[in-house]
Parts: sequence; C-alpha cells; structure tokens
Amino acid sequence: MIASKIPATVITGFLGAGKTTLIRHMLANAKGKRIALIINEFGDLGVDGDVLKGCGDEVCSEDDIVELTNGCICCTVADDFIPTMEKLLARDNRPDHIVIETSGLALPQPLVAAFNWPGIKTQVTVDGVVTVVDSAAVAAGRFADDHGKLDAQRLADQGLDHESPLEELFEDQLTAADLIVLNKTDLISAADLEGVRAGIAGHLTRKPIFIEARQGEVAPEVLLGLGVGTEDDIGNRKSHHEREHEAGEDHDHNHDEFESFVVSFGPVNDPAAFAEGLKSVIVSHDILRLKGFADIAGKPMRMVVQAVGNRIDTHFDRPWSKAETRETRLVVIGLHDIDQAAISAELTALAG
Ligand SMILES: Nc1nc2c(ncn2[C@@H]2O[C@H](COP(=O)(O)OP(=O)(O)OP(=O)(O)O)[C@@H](O)[C@H]2O)c(=O)[nH]1
Repeated sequence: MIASKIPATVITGFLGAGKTTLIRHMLANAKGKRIALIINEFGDLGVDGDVLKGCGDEVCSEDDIVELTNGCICCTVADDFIPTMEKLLARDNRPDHIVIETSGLALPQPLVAAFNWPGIKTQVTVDGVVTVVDSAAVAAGRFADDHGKLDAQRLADQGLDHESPLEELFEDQLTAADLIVLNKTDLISAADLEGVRAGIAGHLTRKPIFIEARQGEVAPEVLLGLGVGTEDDIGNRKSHHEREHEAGEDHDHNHDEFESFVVSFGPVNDPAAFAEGLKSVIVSHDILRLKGFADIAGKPMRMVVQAVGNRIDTHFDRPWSKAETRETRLVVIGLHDIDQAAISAELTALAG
C-alpha cells in the first residue's frame, strides 16, 4: 500500500507580521494532530524556537521542533532544508502535518520548489502557503516609505529599476500565497483594513483566500487542510528575482540588503525606562525588528522583548533556569547600512 503524502504548510510573512504568534495559537488548538515544526530565523538567537518550545503542548514536543538558523531558508534549501525533511521522513513516528515557519526575509518560492525534489515529492505535498500580513504596518505605508533613499541607491549600484527590497520581498511573499492572513486588525480601523485588503488584492493576478485575524487567532481547520499542492503551481508564482533572471538581468538573490546582529549585555535596572529607551534607538536607527530576552535585575523571571518598528511589547515569560546564564540578548535586524557599533553602544547604555 502506498502511504498518503504528508501535508506541509508554509507560513511566511515579513519580519514581525505575527507568524510565530499564529503558530503558537495553532499548536494550542491542534486537538491531538501531531505537528512537526521547522523554524527558520534570520539572526542567530533562536527566539521563535524558544517561544514555541515554551508552549508546553504535547501535540508539539521539543523533539518535533527543528530550528534552521544557518541563514535564510530560501538560500539554504539544499544544505539545510532537504536534509531536515529527509530526517523527519525517516522517523518511525512520522507527523500528521509539517509546518514550516520561514524567516521574515525569506522568499517562499525556492522553498516550495524544493517539494518537487525527488525523494521529497513522493512523500510530502505543500498543503498551502499562508502569508501573514501586519495590516497596521501596511496601512502605515511601511513597505513603500523608504522608496527615495533605497531606489536611488539601488539604481546607482546596479543600474536596474528595482523596487525597494522591503517592497519586493513583501510582494514576493504575497505572490506565493494560497491564504493571506490580514493580522493585527486590532491596530487599525475597519476602513483602513479594507484599504489594505484592496491594495493587496489589486496587486495580485491570482486570487488567494483572505482572512482577518488578531493575535494570529486562526482556527487550525482553516490554516491546515487547504489541499492545494502548491508545488505543482509554483511556476505561476514567480518572485521578482526569478522574473529578472528570466529577463536576463542576472544577479544573485541574497540578503545583502539586510543585516542582523546580536547585542548582549548585563542586567537591566529599570525595565520601563529600558523599553522607552529601546523605542528611541529603534526610531533613530530605522531598526526593522528587534527581539530577544532581558535580564532584569532582581527578578527571577526573564523578560521577553519584541519590537516591530517602534511598537514594543515586553512581558515576563518564565524563570531563568539554573542551567542558563542570565544575560540580556537582543537580535537586531535592519537594512544593510545599519550602524551596528552605534546601536550596540546605545543599547548597552540602556541597561543603566
Ligand atoms: N497588536 C497586535 N500585536 C500582535 C498581533 N500578532 C502578533 N503581535 C505581536 O507582534 C510581535 C511580533 O510577532 P511574532 O509572532 O513574533 O512575529 P513573526 O512574524 O514571527 O516575527 P519574525 O519571526 O521576527 O519575522 C509580537 O510582539 C506579537 O505579540 C496582533 O494581532 N495584534
């Protein structure tokens, strides 16, 4: 008897859109379905994996979570992703469903195309690509507002009429979608949300399903079981890079436009002042994403720090364990010309 293919859902979306939040909600409501998770992050801190491992849900034990931190999944498909899948498929207790969270900077296309590789194609199929959107960021024009600076720079660099890297990536992630989750609806008005939906739909030639969500609260029955087989349709979802390649504009896809680094320092004295200070460092250096954990002096719990643009969320998630070193560690992601030295110094100074 031929075993049926295992469905795999690809969750994509720009930095901070709410992918991990959505997956956490899905795991908490999976009702016994055994889900294996493959998580890819840009930046080597493994925050998402840590957040998800903390979910404490038996449908997804630590063994079922694989972190790929060796660069963006779209560039490391052959070296990282395929061997990970092969290992997963060779297990005795194969999962019911595989969920892959791409990094916020990844192109989904090369990942989906990998499901056509021999050895993978016979055993797994892409159930669907889910693209999570930070509706508030789109309404605020975040994916278009750096046009002037970046377009001038890219024209000078390559003589090509490119859109900004943020905008290109955002569009490529939407182009790949079977289901678009307009997330963070709590942060914008109904009229603005309609504008976001119409703007996105107007840009796409295909017609993916749209749903709205806050805090990534989408029922697993909606996310899983789309049954699309996206790998067979990948030719209709080409990224900017693939289209340029076909047009003879041959330059490599890479993530040189973005940079990430980790800043570590000692205990923070005043968490409220720290969060306020973070906001001004983020704004003055155009930081796209900042996340990690802070050691708050005198507190047994560690503090999670999540910043998307200048919106900062902090909360205490669990006590520091005896085995781990208490320290503040933050991953910072920005455009390639970000001033790493100045940011590191300013963040360190916030500890007080
Ligand atoms: N207000 C609001 N905040 C949200 C919502 N969904 C997620 N967030 C917050 O947005 C921040 C980023 O969420 P994540 O789920 O980590 O986003 P992500 O897409 O996994 O981020 P990366 O992996 O860095 O690309 C966190 O502080 C979340 O709590 C929402 O619907 N409303």
